[in-house]
Amino acid sequence: MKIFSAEQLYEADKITAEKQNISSLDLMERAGEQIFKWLEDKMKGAQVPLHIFCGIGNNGGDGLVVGRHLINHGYNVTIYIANFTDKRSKCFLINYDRIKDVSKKWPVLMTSEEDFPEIAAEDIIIDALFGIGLNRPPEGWVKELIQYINKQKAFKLSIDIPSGLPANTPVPDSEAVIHANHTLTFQAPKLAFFLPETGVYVPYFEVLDIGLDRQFLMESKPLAQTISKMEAQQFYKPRAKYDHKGTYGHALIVAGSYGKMGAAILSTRATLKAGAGMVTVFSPECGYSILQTAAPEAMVLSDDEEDFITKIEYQFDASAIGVGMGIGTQKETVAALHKLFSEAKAPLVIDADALNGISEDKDLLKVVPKNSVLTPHPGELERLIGSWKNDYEKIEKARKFTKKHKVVLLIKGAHSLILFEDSMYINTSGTPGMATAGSGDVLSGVITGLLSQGYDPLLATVFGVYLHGSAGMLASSVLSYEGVMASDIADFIGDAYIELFRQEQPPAQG
Ligand SMILES: NC(=O)C1=CN([C@@H]2O[C@H](COP(=O)(O)OP(=O)(O)OC[C@H]3O[C@@H](n4cnc5c(N)ncnc54)[C@H](O)[C@@H]3O)[C@@H](O)[C@H]2O)[C@@H](O)CC1
Ligand SMILES: [K+]
Repeated sequence: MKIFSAEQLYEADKITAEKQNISSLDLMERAGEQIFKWLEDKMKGAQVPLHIFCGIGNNGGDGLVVGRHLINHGYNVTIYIANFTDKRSKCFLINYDRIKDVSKKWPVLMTSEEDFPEIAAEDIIIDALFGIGLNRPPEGWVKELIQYINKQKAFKLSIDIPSGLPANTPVPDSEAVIHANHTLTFQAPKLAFFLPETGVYVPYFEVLDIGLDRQFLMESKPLAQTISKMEAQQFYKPRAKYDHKGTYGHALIVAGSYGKMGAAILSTRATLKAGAGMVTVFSPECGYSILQTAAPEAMVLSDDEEDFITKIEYQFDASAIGVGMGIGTQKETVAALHKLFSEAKAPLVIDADALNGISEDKDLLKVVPKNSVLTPHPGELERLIGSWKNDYEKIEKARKFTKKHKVVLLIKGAHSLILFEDSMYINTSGTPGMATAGSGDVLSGVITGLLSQGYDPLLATVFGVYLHGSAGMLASSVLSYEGVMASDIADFIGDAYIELFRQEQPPAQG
């Protein structure tokens, strides 16, 4: 799914009105109706008190449309207008007036803290204070209203976006944002929903199609694109009957040091599980028996040095190389990486200590081959690009880095981000069960396994991250969030492939 900026959505709004020969008022009616239908479907006439808080822009206008439909259908509704200025939008005013047609109960005008209503824990709050038009921090009693709403135990449903949260720019005041339980957003998800600092305000959301112009949406370059099952299915390369193990390449994993052989085992097993034809793992001498025992499907090459890697030598044409998991940052190891990077002919996945090596040794960064995949977690990323003031600055700095060094950058997190040239992809699979040691080693293995099978570096990264997240979800559904270990994620990679094409079962009849 494409993610557009607030500016693009306003443009889409305008173009839709022109092309479909409708007014913005009609569009607002569509938007409000969609929200109403969603509520009607859940509430089925229940007389739970609904409190709709409207601002004076078009988000408030949406709130009024929803209110009108709810009143018309006999729901128990109170509408409040946060009357923080007289500059009300035209569509707001028309819909304000239309309330008269359905109710004698005029919306409550709020002008100060005195007007904040009592709200019971069982009630429902609908937040239509600010939408994507927020252009400054909420202040004074409006900020207090947001904080008052946040204090209530009632369920909070935000229209389009939690009020106080901008769609794709930093939060002006983190103490003045609605903590929504659920958000119904129009046409496309907003970038803020997926970033760690702002995603906390949007634990759950659904996208409602309000019929904005398809052509405009198809042809506009989005800020980012989300990756879910539908997209991932298209990435999958089917296998043919007469393929053999050579078809799927011979991957090299360079991993492990004394006390960290687990990282080598996990990444090696994940490379095999993702479908590499053959895997050779290169580790220090101390890893030899461990790897031969724990990963019998892999071949093992070892360094002369017992505890860490000093010289990476292999006599075969690797189809992909995954490097860095648990290797440490010994001087000799970093020197070995230098040689590996300078001579590698296969696409590389560079992870963990190899990334730390790059951060510490700028000469090493210079020899990172073009199109390599770098997979930092936030700490590793900071060492690579420096600190950032907010998630948007982080993305900008990361983008500069990818463009300068011509690499694919995968920023790991609850929603991992993949940056390459001017594009950004956001993964949607995964669970908190994956916040466990070694889960990144498995991910590097999956991407290496896909590269080995001929997926290009960007596709291998985007698809690999999705599969890894899906394996984590499947593992969590059986083992619980707490019970999942990284090796379980590796074990579920096969299931993640199957899940890609599993049809949802229709609900049982009767
Ligand atoms: N495609 C679209 O763009 C559509 C937009 N619609 C709705 O319209 C919304 C955008 O409407 P608007 O552009 O009118 O903006 P908003 O309704 O988001 O509200 C902003 C209004 O409040 C003022 N304001 C902004 N920040 C403020 C602050 N901190 N304190 C006090 N006042 C502040 C602004 O000047 C503006 O008048 C969307 O979020 C959505 O809910 C829908 O009606 C349908 C289609
Ligand atoms: K809102």
